[in-house]
Amino acid sequence: MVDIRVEGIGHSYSNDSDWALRPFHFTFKSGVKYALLGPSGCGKTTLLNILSGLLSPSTGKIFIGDADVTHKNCRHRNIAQVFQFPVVYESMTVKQNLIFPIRRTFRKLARDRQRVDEVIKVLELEPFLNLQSKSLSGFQKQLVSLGRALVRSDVNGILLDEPLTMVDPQRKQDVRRKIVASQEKFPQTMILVTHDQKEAMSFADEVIVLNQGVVLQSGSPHEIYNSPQDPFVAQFVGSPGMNILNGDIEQGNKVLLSDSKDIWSLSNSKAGSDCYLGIRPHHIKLGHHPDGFTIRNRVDDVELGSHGKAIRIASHGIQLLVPYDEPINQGDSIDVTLPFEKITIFSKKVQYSNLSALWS
Ligand SMILES: Nc1ncnc2c1ncn2[C@@H]1O[C@H](COP(=O)(O)OP(=O)(O)OP(=O)(O)O)[C@@H](O)[C@H]1O
Repeated sequence: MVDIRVEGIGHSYSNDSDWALRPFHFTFKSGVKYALLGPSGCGKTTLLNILSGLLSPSTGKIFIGDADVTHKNCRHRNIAQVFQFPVVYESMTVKQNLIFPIRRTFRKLARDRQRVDEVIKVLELEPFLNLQSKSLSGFQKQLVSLGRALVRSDVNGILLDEPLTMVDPQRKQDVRRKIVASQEKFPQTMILVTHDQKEAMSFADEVIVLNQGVVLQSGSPHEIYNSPQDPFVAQFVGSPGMNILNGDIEQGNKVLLSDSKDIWSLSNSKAGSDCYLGIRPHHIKLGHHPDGFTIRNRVDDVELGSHGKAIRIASHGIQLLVPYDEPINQGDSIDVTLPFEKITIFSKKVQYSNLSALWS
């Protein structure tokens, strides 16, 4: 197994000033699970198609191991792809579908037969083996598609293009679990495309966040969540995402929240003028506390979420999470405190992960 390396890869469907994917460098390490995460139109599929050879990049090079494959087509890259819509031969049985990708060697090599058996086991396909594929449900067909990619021991990577889109919501977790289990069994490089941050964070060893054709950050789910390098990443990841407030850091190290009279003091700021202040909803405390900024304002909206009550206050549209039984209703006036140590400042030049050391 080898790494897949992109050097200055970028793509424009029309001209160079209109990048669908801005040039970037990256190495997909062998045997690692990646997620390409971003909103619709950010360039995920463009990148995936460049990797698979379906699309020729406007600029840059792709290497599989030491081989430059930039101008090689799909067949010469040995990369398997699982699409949104399952690709199976409907007239064949499940077993015939699984054997098909290795049909030339299957009868000859015991190890290929063994691999097919292992794929069947890890994807729990035994009950369906002799069924015609056209009689399968959508999620079963998608498992067969995945199985067809996994049976080949020689692939350099498996690209998964939003494979759960057509799967029933109640089955998604099951399919995701089987994808992860199959990667543990056959440690191949997997690259999952998704716009669902929960899916990316629960699947990947490394998440690559894109927006408007730009790769903004890559890192472990823990790094992406806890040390976002960009306000978009901070806001896109999390449920709800990080609150991002407009601010200015002025001479004299004052932080001014835009459109308000709130002025907060910094003891040692090196940031430029414009900045964003970020804070995760679950870090905001109810009531007044001396270790942070307290804002008093009206509750704009209350929504029950999976982790508690999500409260939005009118001031700056700040969202916070409180326990379900907290007696707060729309229209109430409440104090909320943003603890200094939990605030991240994003500036154009400098990013502070924690303000407590800077606060006077
Ligand atoms: N064949 C094409 N011709 C022209 N523009 C295209 C083409 N395919 C994609 N684009 C544009 O390139 C940009 C990136 O598209 P891409 O499909 O890679 O994004 P994506 O993140 O995969 O989005 P989605 O999640 O909606 O599939 C978008 O602005 C899109 O409109």
